[in-house]
Amino acid sequence: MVALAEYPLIAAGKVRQLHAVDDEHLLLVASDRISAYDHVLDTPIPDKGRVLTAMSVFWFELLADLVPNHLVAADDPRIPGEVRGRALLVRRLDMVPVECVARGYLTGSGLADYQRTGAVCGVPLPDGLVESAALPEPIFTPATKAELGAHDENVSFAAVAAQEGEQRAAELRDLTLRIYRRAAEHARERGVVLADTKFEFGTGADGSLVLGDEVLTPDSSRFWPADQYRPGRVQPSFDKQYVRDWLTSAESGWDRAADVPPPPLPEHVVAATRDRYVEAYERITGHRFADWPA
Ligand SMILES: Nc1ncnc(-c2cnn(Cc3cccc(F)c3)c2)c1Cl
Repeated sequence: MVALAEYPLIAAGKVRQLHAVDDEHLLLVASDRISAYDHVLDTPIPDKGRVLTAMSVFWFELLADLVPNHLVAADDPRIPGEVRGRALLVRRLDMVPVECVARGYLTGSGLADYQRTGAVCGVPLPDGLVESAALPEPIFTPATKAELGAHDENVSFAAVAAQEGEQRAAELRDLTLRIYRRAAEHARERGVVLADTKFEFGTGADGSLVLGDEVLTPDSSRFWPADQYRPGRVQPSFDKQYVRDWLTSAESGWDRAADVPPPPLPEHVVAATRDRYVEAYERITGHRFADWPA
């Protein structure tokens, strides 16, 4: 068993890293760090990395009939012990440089674009839609990846077609929407609204699309508790609401507008947040988190 340090770091996100294992394989590592209000918090959430890794594995397997994926193993001698359960051994792909976002509800940057232009990524929407409104049908709202810390930029389908070709752009859109619909239906039956999600695809040796990265986790998607869903307001986040509420409470003493780092989280917020990640996993998968890694 090698140490993680022996696998060169080739990419780093706010809460995850990508290491090279060999010519054909990478190691996707999820940390226990949590991001809120565009800050990575000092206080880790125990098991967050393991829960989100287990969730990706569940979705890859559930969706395998719809789309091939890059997962090689979640438990393998090449995975260092220190990251076992929160790291995936994946096949190295030639990534398509498009953030493939599907939205079933209008919020965040999609709502902002709609309020400004009546459309999202050039897709016209009906008048009168409010915060968190369910869309008449899910839409493909691609984006270009921004540098670490900046927000992705929403782009039109035409821009993706200009960059990737018409046929590949249509394939990205159709696949993104099919996967989103299947996952959103599965989650909704289990009390979770999957408001939107972001996929990254790559191509393997034969050039066909392969689902990469993490999939359908609360970090790549918006998870809302279905029983509290009410259009016309910002929905509570299934996993991050305790953190958001404490950070914006008087108790934290934090001034979000001051652009200073948030204070450490109190233990009760950490524990409640961990419980929310475990609950999301157990509801969606029907598996006990105690049984992970497989
Ligand atoms: N199978 C693959 N083959 C080639 N490249 C990638 C790849 C590159 N970048 N990303 C996004 C990312 C994932 C985690 C940590 C980061 F820092 C960045 C994923 C993958 Cl998943």
